[in-house]
Amino acid sequence: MSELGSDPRAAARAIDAMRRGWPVTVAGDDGAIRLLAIESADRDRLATFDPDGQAGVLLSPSRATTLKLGNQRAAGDMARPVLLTRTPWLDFETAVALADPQMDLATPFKGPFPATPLGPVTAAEAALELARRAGMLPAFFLLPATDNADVTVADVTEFAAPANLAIASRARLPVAAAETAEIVAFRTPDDPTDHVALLIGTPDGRSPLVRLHSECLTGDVLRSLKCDCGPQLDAALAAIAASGWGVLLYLRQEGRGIGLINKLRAYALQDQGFDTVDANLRLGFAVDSRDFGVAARMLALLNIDTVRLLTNNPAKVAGLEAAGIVVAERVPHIVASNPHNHDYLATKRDRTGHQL
Ligand SMILES: Nc1nc2c(ncn2[C@@H]2O[C@H](COP(=O)(O)OP(=O)(O)OP(=O)(O)O)[C@@H](O)[C@H]2O)c(=O)[nH]1
Ligand SMILES: [Zn+2]
Repeated sequence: MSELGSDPRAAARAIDAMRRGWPVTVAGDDGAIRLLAIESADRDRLATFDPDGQAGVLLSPSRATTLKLGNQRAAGDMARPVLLTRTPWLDFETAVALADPQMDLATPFKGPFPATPLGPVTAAEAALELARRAGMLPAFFLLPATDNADVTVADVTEFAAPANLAIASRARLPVAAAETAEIVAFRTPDDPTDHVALLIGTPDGRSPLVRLHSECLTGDVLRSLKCDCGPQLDAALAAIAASGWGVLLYLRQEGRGIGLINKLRAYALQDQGFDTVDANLRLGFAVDSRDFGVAARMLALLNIDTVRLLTNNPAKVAGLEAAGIVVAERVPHIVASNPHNHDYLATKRDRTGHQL
């Protein structure tokens, strides 16, 4: 632990361990738990982790609700993770089916799966946050901890904290929309995810036109028609160039913060008929896991305190303002739809508050 009381590098190590299928011990003020991520486990790893067959299964709040297991929590606890008791029929394959919604419609519901009180709630929540950061399904085998913690709740909270973000490099980058653009890259010591800003035009005393663009590999690079990210990226660069002065922040928040693999899992659920909101919830995530504090910090490092924001999403305006940036104006950012993203855009309008 550092003198600040937290060590974000411990969170980075825990994320790495989870992806490799190694157990992790998480400690909070309310106790400690030992966890094995279901996604990266197999029968042998489970047997080593839990030789006596005692480990419960930890599910996120939204996954538990999807599986109709939320009613086992006390009233008012709907936002809490759920710990299922290990039963003889809760074997490795069943745990995988509890964790992964892909087969929900194909496999009949087994059970019963009685829940048991979850003592270290903050430690469990930190573990679920680490799974999201690892780009994995938020579900674990869980045992009481008997060893020292690998990571604490404070370590997880501090991981990739915007306050630790700094400019790492900058260079001229002529792009199709603006031949005199400049690129600025940012990073924190603990998180390998680098964010970038593209500065276009010359500061002229007016508030810059700013776009917060969340990474979408399928839309930005492969030009997927399932979303509006590709056309929005092009339109933002063109609008900023036309305005004379502005910044595009390219935020590495793929899939609204759940990562590429989980977003593609959500797409597979959308192939089964679920919309973008329900797909995220079935996977066990929030509808939107993004934190726009990182964007506010990037703007502050660029000496920008007031912006005109290109967006249809009021949550982006609120997120920036909560982090100390003045949004002088929201500039709508509507692009043409196509038959493949028509329903997606309707869901954004009807369920996530986008002003479309
Ligand atoms: N989880 C998930 N993420 C998606 C899906 N479709 C697009 N995304 C991601 O959503 C992000 C873009 O966010 P949107 O909700 O489309 O738009 P927004 O940024 O909130 O709002 P605007 O500023 O108005 O464009 C990108 O990170 C995409 O990768 C999906 O079906 N599921
Ligand atoms: Zn997209």
